[in-house]
Amino acid sequence: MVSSELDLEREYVSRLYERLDELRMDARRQLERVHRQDVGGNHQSRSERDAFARIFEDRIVALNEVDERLAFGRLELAASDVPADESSAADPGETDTDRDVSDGSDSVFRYIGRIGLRDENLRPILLDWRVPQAGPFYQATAATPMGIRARRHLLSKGRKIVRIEDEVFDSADLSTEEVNALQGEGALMASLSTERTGRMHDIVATIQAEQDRIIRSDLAGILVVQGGPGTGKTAVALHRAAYLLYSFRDRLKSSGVLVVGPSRAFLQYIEAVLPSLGETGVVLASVGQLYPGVETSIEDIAEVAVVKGHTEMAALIDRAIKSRQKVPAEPVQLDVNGEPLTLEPHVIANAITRARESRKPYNEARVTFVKTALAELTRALAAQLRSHGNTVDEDDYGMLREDLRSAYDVKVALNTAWIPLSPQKLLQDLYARPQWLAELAPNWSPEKRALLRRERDAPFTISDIPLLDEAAEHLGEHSERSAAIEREAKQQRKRDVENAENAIRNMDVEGLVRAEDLADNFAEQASRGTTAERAAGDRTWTYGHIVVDEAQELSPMQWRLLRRRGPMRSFTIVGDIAQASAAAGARSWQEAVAPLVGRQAHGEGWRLEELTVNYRTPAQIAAAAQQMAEEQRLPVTRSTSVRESEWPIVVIRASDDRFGPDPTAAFAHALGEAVAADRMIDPRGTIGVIVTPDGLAGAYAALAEALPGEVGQGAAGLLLPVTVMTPQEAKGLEFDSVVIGDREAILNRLPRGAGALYVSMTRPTQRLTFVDRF
Ligand SMILES: Nc1ncnc2c1ncn2[C@@H]1O[C@H](COP(=O)(O)OP(=O)(O)OP(=O)(O)O)[C@@H](O)[C@H]1O
Repeated sequence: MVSSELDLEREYVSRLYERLDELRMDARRQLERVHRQDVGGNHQSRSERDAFARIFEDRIVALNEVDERLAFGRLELAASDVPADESSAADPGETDTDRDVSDGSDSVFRYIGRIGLRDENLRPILLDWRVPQAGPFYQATAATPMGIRARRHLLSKGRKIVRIEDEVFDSADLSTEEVNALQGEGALMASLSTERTGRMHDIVATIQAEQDRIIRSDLAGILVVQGGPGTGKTAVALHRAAYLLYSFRDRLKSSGVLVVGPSRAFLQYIEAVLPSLGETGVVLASVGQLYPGVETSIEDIAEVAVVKGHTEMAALIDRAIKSRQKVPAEPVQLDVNGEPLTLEPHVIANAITRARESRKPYNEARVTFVKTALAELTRALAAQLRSHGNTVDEDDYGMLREDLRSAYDVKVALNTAWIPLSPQKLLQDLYARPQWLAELAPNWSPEKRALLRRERDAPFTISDIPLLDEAAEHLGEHSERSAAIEREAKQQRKRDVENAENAIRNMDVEGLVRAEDLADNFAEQASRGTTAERAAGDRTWTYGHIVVDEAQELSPMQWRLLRRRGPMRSFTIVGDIAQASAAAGARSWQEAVAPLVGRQAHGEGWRLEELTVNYRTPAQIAAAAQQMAEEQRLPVTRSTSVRESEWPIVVIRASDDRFGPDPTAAFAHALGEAVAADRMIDPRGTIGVIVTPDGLAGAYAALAEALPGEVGQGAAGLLLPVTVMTPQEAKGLEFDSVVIGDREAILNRLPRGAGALYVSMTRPTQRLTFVDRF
């Protein structure tokens, strides 16, 4: 029975692949046809042709991406439960009254896959996992079957279905275990026990009900997802981005989606997930990349990060900028092309007041200041010339103003009164001039002020990024999207869509290509870049949705930056307050989201969801991490591990005689032994070696010597078998096995050390080894 069912599924799925191949061939044929077109020398026709070519190239890439596990599920429904007029369309928005696949009995079947497919008669043969009809595949439980008779998971290797797994929801008497059972347990366990590769994979075939509810939650508003380590927060956040892009394509295509992660290593770890779900237009950025033009991965020491992360920095920057507008204490003597002229302080004072009244950002208001001051000086110069017996009438004023504008003394005087500023210069001055900082922050202690002290040429750090952004907001000189630019962009878009509609008619490909997609390609052809490229390069870009991972690490100043990038307040914020290790990070979600929602309590300005099942860490390791956290009074969220591990936690002491008398060499030997022992157990698995920042270089040198070519450090090492990193860098990552070097130092010498150790202990999917110094 089972094997014939398996054969039937293989047959069905091979038909799906045939269809996929046909669509690929079609796209290739269309691409060739576009390339063959003789468009002559006309620039517009050439760019239209290239835009069409791009659409078909993208389609081919997208169809190639979904080859692995094209179809992974099947729902069985009673035919009588499927309304005759219900759409089972493979794409949202299309209304197709075709019925689902039927086997001649009173059941109908819906196949679920990574994309939607229709046969040549446009009947749906595979549903995209994101359409509403696919929802029960993830959400139906024995207790709430949602009209489903049975659910089948199709497990595959390459294109071949190797196993099927059925859950039947018809039976009336269910035990509590059955009611609470994990959805598609066999498929889930198979997925969880595969070796890790240094890259995160999609979980589309095995999303669990509590995760699915979050993925499909409304686009609008601020959704916070709290969950312990390994509960799938990152996976859920990325699948939610894919779901939103699919379900709200029109709204999000042109504004874009931003995904913010803690580090470059983390982005490298997750970067393949969205393309494998067919979504490429998302901007991925680490917190050090959020200010275009400055990219950094340098961390400040904890005390400095705390000061820079506090919102009082916003007020300080405001004061700093205002203080750069200075009325001279006394009259200034100017030389205007040989004519002496006195600049009275009140001229500058009036011009500053006028300019401030414009309420424009600093550099734009400066234009008003210069104009007003020059007008006043022109009148003064004219009066002086007249008093010397010269005839000066109104017609000469323009020339006098130009003389004044170009006079060196006038430039110096106006610049001294209101200097043009870039955000970078402002911050460098603030850090390099203690005297100025003391004037601006007289209430700060000298020790606190000293924390900001920096040489002018010191590189910017991650905590400087939101400060640069804050300064740019006040200064307003960087590619401000003025209303005129905004209007022009909208009109250009309208023209592009109209051109695209014409081009589609001319090419005779109506129904095959969407005008909006083609219009996007026109924009790219005109070097305006893809939405993602334009968004990433524009500080004033506002995104349609923002996903923030490891959000507990963000400082209030970083939240202020994100608030400016997402004025629509459509956010998915995922994290675990207990894992906070950044010194300036939050201690509660209420505190974290305050810069976005003010004092609104949850339920009003934002909604909170929790994830409770740990898919990564085996039960024994999770329990040890939990116990450590509780002893250290960390407010951890309890979660249930889905797996046990067959490996006990190992402790190696570097003080053992066998490692020799020198403590440094002994520690290096002990680390080497831990890694070697693990590789004996599983030579193909990944190992993360986690040590304090101080211990990083030593640990790397020792291991790289022992295992040449196999050991990497931080982000660069993720695709190698062994990676040495700090707890901060290990955030969000996972390894088959983890070796923690010197847990005492992590706990006691790092700021928020308990959080750092908790993060480190919850990275393994299989094994954990401690290498202690004593
Ligand atoms: N439904 C699922 N099916 C298969 N694998 C899953 C599922 N949910 C989570 N996982 C896997 O569990 C692991 C942990 O997921 P993820 O990294 O998203 O957790 P997290 O909550 O972000 O963890 P942390 O807070 O520790 O960084 C990943 O390997 C992920 O692929």
